[in-house]
Amino acid sequence: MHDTPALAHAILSHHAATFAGFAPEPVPAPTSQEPVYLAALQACSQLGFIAHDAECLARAWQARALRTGAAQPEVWPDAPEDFGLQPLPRAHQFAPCPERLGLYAVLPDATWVGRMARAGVPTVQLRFKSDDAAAIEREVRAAVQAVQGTGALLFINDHWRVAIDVGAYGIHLGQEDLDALKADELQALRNSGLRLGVSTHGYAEMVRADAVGPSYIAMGAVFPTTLKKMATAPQGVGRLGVYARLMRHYPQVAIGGIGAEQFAQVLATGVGSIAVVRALVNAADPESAAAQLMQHMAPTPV
Ligand SMILES: Cc1ncc(COP(=O)(O)OP(=O)(O)O)c(N)n1
Ligand SMILES: Cc1nc(C(=O)O)sc1CCOP(=O)(O)O
Ligand SMILES: [Mg+2]
Repeated sequence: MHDTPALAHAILSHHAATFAGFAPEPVPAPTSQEPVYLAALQACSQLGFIAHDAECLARAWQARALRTGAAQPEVWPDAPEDFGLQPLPRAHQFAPCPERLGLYAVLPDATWVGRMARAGVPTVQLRFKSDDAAAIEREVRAAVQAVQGTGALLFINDHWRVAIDVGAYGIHLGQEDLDALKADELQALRNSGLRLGVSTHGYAEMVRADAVGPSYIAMGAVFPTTLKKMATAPQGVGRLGVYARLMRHYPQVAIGGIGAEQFAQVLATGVGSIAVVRALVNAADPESAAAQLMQHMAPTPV
C-alpha cells in the first residue's frame, strides 16, 4: 500500500534538479487509480511533462512497481519493458544504420548536400521543402548523385517514395508523416531496405516511434531553434539524458539549437550523433565549421 501524496512528494524532491526550468503542467485525467500511477502522474506533471508524456511516465512507474515490488521514487524509470517498448530482437525493425552517425548535417538542397558530403560530414540529410513533384524528384536525384564517392550516408526528409525510387541510403520522417502512412505503405518502406529515422519530442512520441522499429531515433528540440516553429518546448539536456537512457538500444540523434558550444553537454548524454542546420548553413565558412564540429564529435584522447 502506498501513500500517494508522500510518494508524489518523494518523486519531486529526488528529480526536481534534473528537470529544472519547466513550468508545471496541468495534471491530466487519470486513467488508473493505482497509487503509484497517481503519484507519478502528479509528480511528472509538476515537473513540467505534458499530458501524454506524464501518462507514459506514470504507466511506466506503475509497471516497474508491479515488476519489482517497489515504488522507488528515487530512481527515474528507464527500463524499455516498463514503457511497453518492443522486446529485443524486435518483431518490427527497419534495416540497421551505424550506432554512431556522428555529425549529421540537415541541408536545404542538393548543392548543400554535395558540399557537406565533400567536406567529410559522415551523415547528411536532404530537407527540401516543396510541393512541386518534379522539383522534388530532381532534387532527390541530385542529392543521391552528389554523395557518390564521398562515403556520406544520405537520408531524405519527407519524400520517401522518391527516396526509394532513386536509391537513397535512408529516409527521415516526422510523427505526422508516420501517422499518415497506411499499413501497406509502411510495409513497402520496410521492404525497400532503406533505413528509417524518426523524429521524437518526448516519451509518447518515443513509444510511438518504437512501434515501427526505426533505424535511429531523433530527439529534439534540445535547445530553442529559430529554424522552424516547434509544437513542443525545448527539451534540454536533463530530459535528453533520460530519453537517451530509455532508447539505449537504438542509434540516437540529438537535434535542435545545437552549436559548437553545446556539443560537449549533448554528447555527455550518450547520443551518438548531433544534427545541425544553422551551425553549418549560416556559418561564414561552412567547410571549416564542419571540420570544427567533427572535431568536437571525436572522442577526446586520454
Ligand atoms: C535528424 C532529424 N531530426 C528531426 C528532424 C525533423 O523532422 P520532421 O519532424 O520530419 O520535421 P521537418 O524537418 O520535416 O520540418 C529532421 N529533419 N532531422
Ligand atoms: C528541423 C528540426 N527538427 C527539429 C526537431 O526537434 O524535430 S529541430 C529542427 C531544427 C534544427 O535546426 P537548428 O540546428 O538550426 O536549430
Ligand atoms: Mg519531415
